Amino acid sequence: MTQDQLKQAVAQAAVDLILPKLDDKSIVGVGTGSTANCFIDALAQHKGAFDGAVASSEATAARLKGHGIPVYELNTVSDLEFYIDGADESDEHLHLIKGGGAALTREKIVAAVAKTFICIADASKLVPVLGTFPLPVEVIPMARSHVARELVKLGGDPVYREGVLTDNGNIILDVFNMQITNPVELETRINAIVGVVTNGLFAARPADVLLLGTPEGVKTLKA
Ligand SMILES: O=C[C@H](O)[C@H](O)[C@H](O)COP(=O)(O)O
Repeated sequence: MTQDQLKQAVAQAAVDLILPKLDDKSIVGVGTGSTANCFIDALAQHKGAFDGAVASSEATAARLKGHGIPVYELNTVSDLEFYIDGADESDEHLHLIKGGGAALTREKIVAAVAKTFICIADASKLVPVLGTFPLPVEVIPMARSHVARELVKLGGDPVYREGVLTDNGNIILDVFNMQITNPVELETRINAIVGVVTNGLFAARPADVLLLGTPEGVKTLKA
């Protein structure tokens, strides 16, 4: 199976998992990226079964609207049962690295509101220790050099992601060469640097369920 087929399989598995629990008042939280796009396309086949969605990025909002799915502002939604999103890496505790597509902050906000975060990923994303994928950090533009120096003190090699602005108008520093043995502590320490909006570690609030696409079928891991 190709990586794309594995992504489609986990996206369909996520739809199958949540569909029986949706009704015409349900709002679904939707992530960003190629795997989340597969989920949007699969979810769109069941438009009548739920009310609408909250999007974690402008790109996701556009794709949802393209399918005719109503998109709500998060501030108008009080009850979000599910958030479905991909990841760049996951460990066995469902601690994640996210933000390869620069959507980490809005993703973390929507994930924080949702009762259940279902992560969908192909098998290549499951790793023993997080950190081979460079850790994205969203930074207020004027703090770029300061934050980079502080990240070096934490042992990383930050690289400015040229030409990328987040949906919030900020920049991304990708931190290379971090062996992330304590993701909860590192997430907190990086977020404490002045000028950091948030970093791509989802460890304080990990995923609740990981649907992992493997050539042998979709495996379900729970935190
Ligand atoms: O900012 C982007 C997100 O965190 C994505 O969920 C992550 O990069 C995974 O994307 P993909 O499903 O394309 O590998």
